[in-house]
Amino acid sequence: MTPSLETRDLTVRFGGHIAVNAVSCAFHPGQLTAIVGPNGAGKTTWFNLISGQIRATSGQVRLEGRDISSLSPSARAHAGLGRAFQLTNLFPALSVFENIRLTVQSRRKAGLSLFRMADSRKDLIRETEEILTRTRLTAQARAEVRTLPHGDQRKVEVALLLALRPKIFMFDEPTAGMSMDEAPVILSLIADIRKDPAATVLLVEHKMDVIRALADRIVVLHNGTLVADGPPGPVMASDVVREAYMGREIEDV
Ligand SMILES: Nc1ncnc2c1ncn2[C@@H]1O[C@H](COP(=O)(O)OP(=O)(O)OP(=O)(O)O)[C@@H](O)[C@H]1O
Repeated sequence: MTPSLETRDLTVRFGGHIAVNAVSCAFHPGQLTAIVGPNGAGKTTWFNLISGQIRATSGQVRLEGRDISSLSPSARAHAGLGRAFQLTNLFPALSVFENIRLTVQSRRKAGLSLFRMADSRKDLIRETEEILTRTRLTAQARAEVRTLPHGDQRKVEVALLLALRPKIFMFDEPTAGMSMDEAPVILSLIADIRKDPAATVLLVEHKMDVIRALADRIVVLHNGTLVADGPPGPVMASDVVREAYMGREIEDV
């Protein structure tokens, strides 16, 4: 089966430093992969290479078998690559409702669906309201995004991601900086997305309880190199992972 997303020998060099070193990894729909590794391992840089924020020195990013390495971040997003942080403060002076509505509208416009003709303002509003309900943002619908507390802004990011209906969902520490009250909402949304057999989910995460609750698979990066890849139990118990963390627990890193 063609992977939904694949990196092949993906490498980036900053001066003399190789931040991501020939990383080859394939992802499939219906699977949530946690990407772990000590600070500076290259996790965010790998994400940046996949979403197009930075260009690779060599290697490829492939989406459903197609090499997308030369596409801009927005072209990659239109092709189905959804990354939560890209959407932060997209329209900070507009309300939560308007942000979601505009994102739904832009997705519908970009699509060449026959149903497009049937799209109406009513459909847009219905879908926007569904997303508000799903992300528990109904009470904040009329608030300007820039006035929201951090936790609610993170929820808006997930809401905009849902509005784009991507094939690939990329989350980089989605609960970072969130309170104990706020984090479960985001985690249950990700758990929801994971249930969709068509969704491929990548999650950079340090927190072990989150990884245990959500991950089907763990990929470990260390010094820019992929050092382990497999089901959570065996990967977490492996010597290579223990060595990478030098005896520290992942959640402590
Ligand atoms: N634009 C850049 N220029 C130079 N070096 C960079 C750049 N971006 C990242 N690096 C370096 O690449 C390495 C990997 O960084 P990266 O942020 O990807 O690690 P990480 O695994 O996401 O770490 P953390 O868990 O702390 O977020 C680090 O040594 C970092 O200093």
